[in-house]
Amino acid sequence: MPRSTFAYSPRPVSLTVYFIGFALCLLLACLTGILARPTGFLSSFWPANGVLLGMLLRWPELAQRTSWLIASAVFVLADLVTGSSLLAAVWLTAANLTGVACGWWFLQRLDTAQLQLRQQTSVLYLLAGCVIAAAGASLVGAGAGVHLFASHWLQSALMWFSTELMNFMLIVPVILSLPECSPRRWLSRVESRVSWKLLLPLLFVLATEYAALALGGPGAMAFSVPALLWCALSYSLFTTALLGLVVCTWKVATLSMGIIDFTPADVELMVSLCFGLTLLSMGPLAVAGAQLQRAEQLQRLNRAASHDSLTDVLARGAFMDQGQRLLERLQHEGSPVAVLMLDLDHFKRVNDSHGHAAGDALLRACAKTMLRVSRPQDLLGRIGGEEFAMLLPGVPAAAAEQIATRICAAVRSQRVALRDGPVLRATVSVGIAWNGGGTAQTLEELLRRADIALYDAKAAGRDGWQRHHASPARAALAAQV
Ligand SMILES: Nc1nc2c(ncn2[C@@H]2O[C@H](COP(=O)(O)OP(=O)(O)OP(=O)(O)O)[C@@H](O)[C@H]2O)c(=O)[nH]1
Repeated sequence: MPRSTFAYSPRPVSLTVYFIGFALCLLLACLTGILARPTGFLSSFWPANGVLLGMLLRWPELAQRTSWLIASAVFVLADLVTGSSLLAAVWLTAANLTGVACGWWFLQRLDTAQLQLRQQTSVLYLLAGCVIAAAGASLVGAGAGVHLFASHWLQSALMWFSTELMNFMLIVPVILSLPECSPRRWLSRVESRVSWKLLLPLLFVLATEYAALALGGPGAMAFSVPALLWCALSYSLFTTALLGLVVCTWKVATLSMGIIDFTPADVELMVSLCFGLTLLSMGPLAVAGAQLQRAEQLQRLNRAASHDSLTDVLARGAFMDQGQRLLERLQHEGSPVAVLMLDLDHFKRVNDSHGHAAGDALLRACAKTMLRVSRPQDLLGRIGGEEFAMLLPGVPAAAAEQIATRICAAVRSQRVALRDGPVLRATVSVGIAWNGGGTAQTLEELLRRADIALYDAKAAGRDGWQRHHASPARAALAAQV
């Protein structure tokens, strides 16, 4: 099955089913274009080329001979069944596929981030690819216009170029930005976010389109620009691209009803409209792409700030913040909680005998092991050099002891092979502080108790755990530490 360069791939299906789906999508796109075609002339809205180019870029493994053969057959068949002659069907298909091949040749060279429109220059590269695609289609297709529809070559070439450019620029981004999750998950995500506030940009688009229709005139084309930019700032890249497609198609549809005749008679108006809509679609796409890039950079920055760079578990500050918040929620619910202090045994010897880099490798491996044996809801942080802390929500005391036993066993059995030969082993000592949910304690207090228990575990010979039992004497000691 074709694999996507993007994170989301649909459930595995057989290759035949995949190609049938591919052919049906293309057929549907061809029929939409043919039905929108004015009698006796070419269609100004021809989505099939954009759909084909988008699919080949989105699922690169589709770009193989079988797909091109399927696409040729579907394009010719769609023309034939809707009344075109064989010559017209073959010529038009040759023009369409030449355009797609030219666009694919250029755009498939871009890296994934550019193709996903997540870079500042992505829209410009996309425009360049679509210009190349439209030029390829118009060079082959202009002759068809002359021969089949008796139009002038330059007029025909200009009409091919401008309509193809608009179609590619409107459709390819929708396919490239398709959500990287299953359609059902996407819908439920949208449903969970829907609110009146979020609907405002969409309502603004509707209002501006209504105003454009009511007032008309040359300026009406730009009425929806601020609304589409607001959408780009509020919605995902996919929703923005989809809205751009819908709004521009709507403009073509309303203008073709008596204002612009999509035939050689109105070639200048038509070319101007297509170029205008192409440029109109670029602004919101560029803004949505920049927003996405900024959000991803912020996410990376937040992660770098909250995670320890060596072990990739929570850094001390983030562990204290998140842990305290979690603890307050658990105490509010009256749930039990355990805090573990975990300290690697004789770690100094590792550094002294094998060097600091070997110590780092062992620290990384131990953190990974602790994460592996912990539960998804547990919080693990690196508190100091070779010292970690873990917060276990909702555990009875016995379960906390079992988890500590599991961690000790997992670290004990772990082996870290160094590049130059030696294999490192480690053991860990664990101190446990448990709170049954009856009394309020801060994370600082629980960590202090766990630290006292850790001290006991070290004194008891290491590679094991001890639990802190609160007693007046111990409480006084805890207060002093
Ligand atoms: N490689 C490496 N070593 C570190 C790092 N942070 C702290 N250490 C070392 O960890 C060692 C901790 O030593 P000690 O506090 O004496 O503890 P220990 O040798 O583990 O002995 P016990 O805790 O008593 O079992 C020191 O040698 C630190 O230099 C780090 O990020 N990387």
